[in-house]
Parts: sequence; C-alpha cells; structure tokens
Amino acid sequence: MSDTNETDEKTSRGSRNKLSLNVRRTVESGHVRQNFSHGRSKSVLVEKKKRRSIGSGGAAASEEPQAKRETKPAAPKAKEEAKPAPKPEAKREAPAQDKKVVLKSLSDEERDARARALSNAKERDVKQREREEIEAQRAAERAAAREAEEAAKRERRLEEEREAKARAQAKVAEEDEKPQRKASPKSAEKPSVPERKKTPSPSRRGDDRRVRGRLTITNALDEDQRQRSLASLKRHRERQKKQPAQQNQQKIIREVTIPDVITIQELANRMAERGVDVIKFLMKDGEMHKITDVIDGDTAQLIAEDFGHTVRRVSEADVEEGFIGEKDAEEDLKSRAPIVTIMGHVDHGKTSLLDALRTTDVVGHEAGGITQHIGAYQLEAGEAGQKVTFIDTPGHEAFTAMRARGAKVTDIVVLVVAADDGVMPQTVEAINHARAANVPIIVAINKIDKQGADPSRVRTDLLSHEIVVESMGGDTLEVEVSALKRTNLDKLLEALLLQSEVMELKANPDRAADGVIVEAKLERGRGPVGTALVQRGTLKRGDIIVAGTSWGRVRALIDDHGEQVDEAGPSVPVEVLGFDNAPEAGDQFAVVENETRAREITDYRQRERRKKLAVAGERGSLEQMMNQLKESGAQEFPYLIKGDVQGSVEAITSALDNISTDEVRARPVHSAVGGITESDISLAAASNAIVFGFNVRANAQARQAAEKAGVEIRYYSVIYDLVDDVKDAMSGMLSPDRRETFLGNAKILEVFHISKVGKVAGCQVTEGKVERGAHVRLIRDDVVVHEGKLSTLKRFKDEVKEVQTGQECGMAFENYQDMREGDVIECFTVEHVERTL
Ligand SMILES: Nc1nc2c(ncn2[C@@H]2O[C@H](COP(=O)(O)OP(=O)(O)OP(=O)(O)O)[C@@H](O)[C@H]2O)c(=O)[nH]1
Repeated sequence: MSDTNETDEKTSRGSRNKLSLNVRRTVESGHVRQNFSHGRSKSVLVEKKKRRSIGSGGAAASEEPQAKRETKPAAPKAKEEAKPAPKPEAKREAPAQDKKVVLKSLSDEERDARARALSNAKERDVKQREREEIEAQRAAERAAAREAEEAAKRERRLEEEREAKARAQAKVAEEDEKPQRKASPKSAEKPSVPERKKTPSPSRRGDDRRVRGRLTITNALDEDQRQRSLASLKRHRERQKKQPAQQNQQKIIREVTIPDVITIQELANRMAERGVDVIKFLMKDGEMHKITDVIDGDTAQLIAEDFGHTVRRVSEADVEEGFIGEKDAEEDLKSRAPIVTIMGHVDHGKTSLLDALRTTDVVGHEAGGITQHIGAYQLEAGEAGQKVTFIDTPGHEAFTAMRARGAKVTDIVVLVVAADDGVMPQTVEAINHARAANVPIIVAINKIDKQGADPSRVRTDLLSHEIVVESMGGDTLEVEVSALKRTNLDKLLEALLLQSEVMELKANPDRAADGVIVEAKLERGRGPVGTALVQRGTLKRGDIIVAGTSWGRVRALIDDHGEQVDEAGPSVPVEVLGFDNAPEAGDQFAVVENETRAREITDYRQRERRKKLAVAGERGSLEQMMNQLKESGAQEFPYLIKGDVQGSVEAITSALDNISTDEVRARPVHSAVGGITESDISLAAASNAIVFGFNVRANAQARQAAEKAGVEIRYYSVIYDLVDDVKDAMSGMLSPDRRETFLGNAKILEVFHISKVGKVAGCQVTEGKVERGAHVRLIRDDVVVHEGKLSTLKRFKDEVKEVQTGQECGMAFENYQDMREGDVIECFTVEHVERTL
C-alpha cells in the first residue's frame, strides 16, 4: 500500500521536480518498497538523474522523453506491484502534462506563488522523507526480529541434524560395515542441506549471518566425512570400540544376585565383568584364586560393590521355604494318639517293657543284647481302645544323639528305672533330654519282682534330680512295673492315657503329611526303607515324600504288624518304601507337591552336605594335620564307618567323638549305611583312614583294593568292641588282639532240610577255600546276618577238611538255621596278634 503511495508521490514529485529543473540538483532519489512472494519485502532506493540544461521549452521538451525513459523501468514495476490502483496513476499522469503546458505562460506573480508552493512542497518532501526513513527503520527492526526467529529455528534444526548425525556415526562404529556403505548415511543426510539452504530468509543481509549460513556444523561434518579416508575410518572405529566399551562397563550398574557361595567365574558373569579382573582384584588383596574357585557370599558382595554394582543377596536355603507347611487352624485339629518314648539306663528293661506291652519278643534278635536302632509301634490301650504310639529308643550312651531326636517327636517320656539299680548316669541324661524338650515324664520303676528291688530308693534318688513323684506329693506320675512278670502294665498305660488327656494332643489329619523318620535301613529286595512317624496330615500311597537328602514316591506303606496300608494318619508309624536312598534317622519328612520340588530340595541338601564334607576334609588335610602336630601336638584318628542301619553308624560316630581328647581326635572321613565298596577304600586310602564295617562286609573289589592300598578293614557287630578298640588305639595301649585271616567265600545255591541235622546249605566255593572248624560269617546283601562256626563241611556224603575254589560242598552252622539261597558264607581264621591300629 505504501508502495502505491510512494509511487504516486514520486510521480507527482517527479513532475514537480521537472518544473524546477533549472534551479535544483540534477539527481533526485527516493525509496520504493518492493514486495515479493512469501511476505518478503525490500526497500529500494530509486535515483533519477537529469541532465542539467539551461534554456527553456526545447530543453524541457527534450528532457521529457529522458525523464520518461528513466522512470520507465520503475513504472512497470510499480504497476506490477501495485495492481489494485493502476487507474489513479494514469489519471495523475495526465494533469502533469497539462501543467507543463500552463508553465510557459505564467506571470511573475504566478511564478512567485509557484515558488512558494514549491518551497512548501520541498518542506513537505523533507518531512515525507523523514517519515519514510522512520518507516524503513521500523521495517528493518521487524525484519531483524523475523530474522532472529528464523535463526533460532535454523539453530534448532541444526541441533537436530547434529544429533542425528552423531547417532548415525555411533551406528556406523557399531556395525562392521564397509566404508562405502558408510556413505549412505551421508547421502541420506544430504537432502537436508539444500533444504536448509532453500529455507526462506528474507532479511538475510548481514555479513555474519551469511557466514553462519555457509559454515554450519552439518556442512563441516559433511565435509569431514566426504574427505575421510579408509584408514581414518578404521581408526575411528577402533577408537569407538575401545572408548564406549570402557565407558559402558563403568556406567552399566547391574543388580548382581549373590548366593551363599559362588564361583569367581559365575560372579564375573553376573557382573558382566571379566573373570581376570575379579582375580586381579582379589590378588590386590593378597588372595590368589583360580577362576573356578568358590568364594563366599560376603567376599562376592565386596567385589561386586567395588566394581560399582548393587548386590542382592539370596540364600540357597530359600528352596527349603514352605517345606514344612503352615500351622493348622484350631478348628481343623482332631485329637491324636500320644507318642511315647521309653528312656532309661542300659539294661534297666526298656526293650523288655516295650516287648511286654506289645507281647512280642524283640530282645532275642539283638546282637550283644543291646537295642541298636529305633523302632516305633502303636498299640491299643485302656477300655476304649485308645491308641498309644511307642518309640523304642536304645539305652546305650552311644545313642545319645538319636535319643535327643526321639525326644523331639515325643509327647511323653517313660523313664525306666530298675528298682534294684536305682538312678544311673543315663537315667539322669534321659531326664535332661526330656526337660530340654519340655516333655513330661512318667516314671516306670521296673524289675519290682526282683529280689533286692527298692522302689522307694528310686523315688528318693529322683528327688535329687528335681523329679517329685506323685506319691511324694509331686506331679510326676509313677508306676511300679515288672516287664518280666507283666505286672502293672495296664496301670502304666492308664497313666499314659491320663497324661495325654491332660495334654490335649491334637493334629489336623486332612492335609499333606509331615513328620519324622525314626529309623532307616537298606533291605534286600525292598530297597531303602524308612520308618516314618506321621505328626500331621495323612501319608498316602503315591505321595511324593522328601526326607533329608532322600526322596521318592511312596510305593508301599507297611504298618507295625507288617501289613500293607493305604494311608497313615497322625501319630501312626509306618514303614515307607520308595525312597531313592535310605534317609537318616531323625530326618524330618514332608510330602511335597511334585517330583520337581522334591528334586530341588534334595539337590540343594546334597550340595550342602558335600560342602560340609569338603570343609571337614579340609580341616583334616595333611598340611593342617602337620600344623596341628607342630603347634599343639594334637593328632587325628581318621576312620571310615559303614553300618547296616543309620542308627548304628550314628551311634558309633557319636561314641568315637565322645572318647576324643585334646590330644587325639577321632575324625570320621565318611559314614554311611551299606556294604564297603571300592570307593570307600580309595577315600580311606587318600585320608589315611581305617575302615570299620559294622555288621556289613566289603565286596570282593573293595577287599582287593584294600589289600593293594594297604587299608585295614575291621568288622564289628558290637559297638562296645569297636569303641574299646579305638579307645585303646588312641590312648596307645594296644594289647594283643585277635586277627582274622580271610580264607574264602562260598555261595549258597540251595538250602536243604535234613532231619536230625537241620538245615544244610548246598554251596559252591567261589573264592579261596573253606576249612572245617574255621570261623564263618553268613552275609546277605553285604550285611552280616550271622557269625559263628561251621558244624559240618561235607563234599558229597563225606566230611572233608577243606574245599577249594570251584568245588561244591554242603555246610551247616552251629546254632543257626536261617540260611537262604544267594547268601554268601565267608570263611576266616582267627589268630592273636599285636594290635596295629
Ligand atoms: N527280673 C526282671 N528282669 C527284667 C525285667 N525287665 C527286664 N529284665 C531283664 O533285664 C535285662 C535287660 O533288659 P532289656 O530290656 O534288654 O533292657 P534295655 O534297657 O532295653 O537294654 P538296652 O537295650 O541294652 O539299653 C534282660 O535280661 C531282661 O530279662 C523285670 O521286670 N524283671
């Protein structure tokens, strides 16, 4: 709009100037604002040069075409740009031409008036110019603002491009591309450059802006990339490989899960660090390790934290969580039978009492007359036929540990005290165990039939151990009984029922079973057998059961009468068949949901056990033994024990531990149930240990290995003998001892019954020879079932002195008839030699 005005004014000015050409300057100038597309505009300075001419009309006339020529280029422009008002311009053009005609005939007055008018016009012209200048200034300011805005936009775009470029470069560094391929991101970016160049910048006039436009970072980078050589690219890639790797390693903070123990390799993996770095770290602390070494959780935590990671400690033991289920709600509980343990001093009549109660004969089967393992039985008592469960714990000192376990599952302890013997050390021990387990005691004063029995002495003896019996005003029930004569057994049962009634014993039978294994053994044909005492829930056939490190699907449940049952509820003892290994007496068992869970738990427990064994082995390493010898003179007596039942093995290790002194310590290298194997011998040889077989035998390979390695195997069937031997050996008081010499083995092919003679075994000598009069052992499944002498050795119908390998013979034992097909008869001689333990 202003352009139009300007043009108009200019035109009129031009025509006015023409009038005063003679007196005014020849150069006239003015500003014209040009508008372009996209809102751009430009202020243009227009100058008009006129030839100075003196003279009149002709000159003026000749000047006219010139003026017309000069204004011509501007006029079309003005016309073009100010299209909306072309008409007024044409109209004004016409009067100007009229004026020229009038000028020629002006009078002086008129000239003066015209001169005034001209000076006025000049003033107006000056003012107009000033206005124009101000306007131009404002326009410049507006343009500058727009420019600044544009520049900011440009800057932002540049920034984005720069980032994109950086990302592309990082990508290039990561991917192992060919250098040619690298050009692709560049070419991909190229279009953005002309785009940017094309961006409208109407007021880009300043030099600095122009420079900035040309020297963009993108341009600079483009230039850089375009000129980059292959070698430069390689170097760049190498640098990028190194730098970000190092930075990232330090930057990435991981949450490292650390269990109780972890190998260095595993720790390094979890931290995503190099194993070497971890080893170096440990070396700095003066510890030398291999990558496969196991370190404890605390050390691992220190390392992980030092490497800048966060640590989450977990315990492998978490796997045990929920193994034994939650407590039951009060309303689910139903009354159950009391679990009774009979305790007391050796030979005070525990087995006899239980036997009397069950009216079965257990005593007769025991080697050395000692109860050597726990059995559990249930019987009915009282008029209502209430059930009472008995655990028969052995009375020998060696069974202390097992007895303690017995007390854990026990509701009531029957303390058997022989009326003729009174309170003895193990009676006191039993009292202490019962107290520790917070189990009430019922005193059974036994052997009252015996002469010299003094029940009142027992009562007063007990007083000194803070047991006040009922008849003396206390609250401990006491019953005088005779196991032998079966006297007052009903009274004892009554007392038990009374006590259990007071205790209100309850359990929830409708849940997955858990309880305690009271006995475990390996049996030929039946495999591992555990006697389980259910404490809660109901154990069913087909359940997945876990006990210690053993698990299995319950194949069969056999009750105390030897009959198969489908299930066993609270307080019911049953033999469980189906374990993969023999569990240990005292192990807690529970039914788990599936095999996976069972494996998970037992695997963990086995790992733990191995770790413990490894630690025990370390303690007794040769190096440390030597150190101990040097420092304190202490010496170790390493041994390996294999037994027929877990109870016996446990009893022996505990007994040997008890006889250990500060100077000499008996250390079990390994203890387990089962026959002696080759691996036992190699373990014993490596640990310099002696091998004890308690009611078990070494197989042929084990015997050969033992001979080769010079490992001594000693067999026992009575704990006392074993303990005494070890005691003597450890105290250095070895006396002459009987020594066995192995003669040979024979296998029973068939058993015949011959009247008058009894049972005769038809055998074949498989190894060595068999001699008449020699000592023999009857071995069934590597377990000694009988030891004695041969009464007969016959070949065909003749009595012979000896039978050699491969030959068949008939053998009969002195006072023993229970031979079976498949049993092995071991023949040996006994001689007295100096003890060499
Ligand atoms: N006169 C008499 N003798 C008894 C009585 N009870 C047990 N005996 C005898 O005492 C001896 C030991 O009996 P056990 O039942 O084996 O004793 P225990 O306490 O079980 O012995 P360990 O199993 O070795 O701990 C046996 O010879 C029994 O015959 C009794 O009431 N009267």
